[in-house]
Amino acid sequence: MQIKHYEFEYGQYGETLGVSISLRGYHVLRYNYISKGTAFTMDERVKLKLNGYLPPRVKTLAEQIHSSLDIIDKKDTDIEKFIYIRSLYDRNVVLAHAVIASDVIRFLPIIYTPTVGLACQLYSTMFRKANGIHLYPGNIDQAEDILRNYTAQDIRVAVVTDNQGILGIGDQGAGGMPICLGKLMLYTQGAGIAPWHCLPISLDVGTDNNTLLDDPNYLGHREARLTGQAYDAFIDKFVTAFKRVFPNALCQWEDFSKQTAFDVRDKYLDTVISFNDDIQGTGSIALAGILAAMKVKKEKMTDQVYLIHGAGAGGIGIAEQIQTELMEQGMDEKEADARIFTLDSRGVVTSDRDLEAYKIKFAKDPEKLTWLKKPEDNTLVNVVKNEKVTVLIGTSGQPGCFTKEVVEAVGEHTHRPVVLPLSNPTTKTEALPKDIYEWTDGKALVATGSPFDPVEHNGKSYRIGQMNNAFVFPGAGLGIVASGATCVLPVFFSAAAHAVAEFVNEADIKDGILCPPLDQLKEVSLEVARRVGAEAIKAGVTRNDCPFSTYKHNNDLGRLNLLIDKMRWHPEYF
Ligand SMILES: NC(=O)c1ccc[n+]([C@@H]2O[C@H](COP(=O)([O-])OP(=O)(O)OC[C@H]3O[C@@H](n4cnc5c(N)ncnc54)[C@H](O)[C@@H]3O)[C@@H](O)[C@H]2O)c1
Ligand SMILES: O=C(O)C[C@H](O)C(=O)O
Ligand SMILES: [Mn+2]
Repeated sequence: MQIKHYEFEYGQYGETLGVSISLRGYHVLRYNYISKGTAFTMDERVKLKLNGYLPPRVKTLAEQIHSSLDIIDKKDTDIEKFIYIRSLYDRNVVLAHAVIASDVIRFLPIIYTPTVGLACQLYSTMFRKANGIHLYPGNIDQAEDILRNYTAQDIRVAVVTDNQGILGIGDQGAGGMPICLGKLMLYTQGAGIAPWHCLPISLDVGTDNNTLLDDPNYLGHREARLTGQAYDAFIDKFVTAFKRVFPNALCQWEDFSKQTAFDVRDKYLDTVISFNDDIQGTGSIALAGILAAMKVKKEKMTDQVYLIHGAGAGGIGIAEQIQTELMEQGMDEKEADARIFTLDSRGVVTSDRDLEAYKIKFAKDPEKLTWLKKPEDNTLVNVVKNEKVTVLIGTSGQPGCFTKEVVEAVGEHTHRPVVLPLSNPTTKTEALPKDIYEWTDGKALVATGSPFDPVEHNGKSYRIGQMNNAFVFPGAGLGIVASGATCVLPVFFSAAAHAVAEFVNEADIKDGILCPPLDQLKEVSLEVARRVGAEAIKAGVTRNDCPFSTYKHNNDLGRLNLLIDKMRWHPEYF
């Protein structure tokens, strides 16, 4: 029995770059990457010596999906559904992914945001089976061996978290692992990167979350978080080991907190093939939505004034991406900066404060904010009113902070205010879409980070676009891996944004909807992969071939696209 890799030119089953696995008997059923459970045919049962280890009935994949859906229907809560799908994944990855693919719109909110947030919070009590790699101060010195010996997998993408900035719910100690698992499930659903090429990694450097430290069930490293040099040394050891073991794999930094996200990303840009999803993926999806909003408004991005509430990883990533686009559209850096306001818990970020490095770039000269006379003036609503904000973006994780007054104030400067409460999970959203519609009489252009039900307005139902980096990272990852990109360039995320924006169709533009529906995740990811791969080739940062395939692209775009197609795995039995 072999794990098949579907990317080769000469026959899907001819060649493998991974390790062939020869299992027989009961072990076959124990191995989730190859087990078909009751779908093993009689022939396979004979060949694999499974006789007697399965009940006599042979089911098709379609029948298995059907019975799994029946079971899921009977579960009362989303977290129970999450547990069922995860345990199905632990038994049979094809079936788990086929179930999800059977209804992506229904299952993404279960395997990903928002349910995954609860799964992080309940990680220690819910723990059933180990998945992925846990590095902590007690074992980081053996990181290289641990990575090497984990399994003989051909790893293409790792999602790595230090657990400090999980969604908008903060430090989750060892509990961030489900985020890595969820992101990787999207790599498979969207980009078709097969599960055995994916590696979730938790860097458990301790936690400052007292609830976890006091919890007798807590499974993580029960110490305060490493900081300063000790933290830096830990990350350094990880990066060194990762680079040695997986020199060609992509490392996606996920849910680091603002204190470390920028430094870690920048420090290792040239060491590992890496990007930070919260900074760059979020910047890209926000730009995609803004580009779509301009089509609705029939205005230019250079005509807008942007306010980003939450000057952290996501917020500054969005500011950077907007700035790049404004410059692309002809503004110089100063003009572009003048249109972008960033806010943190102390109000609009100004240069007279003692600022963290990542906030400096978008800090405003307080002299130019003539309305800001005393600290009490520095409120969200005052910035909106005085700076005539037209695009309001939320990445602060502060639920409800986009009040009626704030949203109405945006509406004073534009006939179609753009309001984007991007904080996740659902409990952290800055405003509910139905309220924003009501407050603006349906004029606002709304998209959210977490999924929301459609909103009824004037007898019509409007889908709420989910502006989540899920539309970006799977395709970007595939484009990077397939092109053999040796580094990740900012331009990849601009290209991805334009690709996503083009998927917002005319009917949606007419209805003021800013993101494609999630059931187009595969199509969007494919196009993102092609554009990102093309940018890598254009910039001359590829190895001229894909390190994961004997099929060459040799920097030829047609062949790159063919390679991308061939690399995409689909949850089917072979
Ligand atoms: N939709 C998406 O694709 C997406 C992507 C990334 C992050 N997010 C969401 O954005 C939120 C922030 O994530 P992050 O990774 O940027 O976190 P972060 O910790 O890096 O940044 C949060 C920022 O919010 C600011 N903040 C805190 N309280 C505030 C207040 N009362 N008023 C104004 N600002 C305040 C903080 O100063 C910080 O700068 C989370 O809820 C996360 O789920 C969404
Ligand atoms: O995980 C998500 O849903 C998006 C984003 O990466 C976040 O941290 O909120
Ligand atoms: Mn994230």
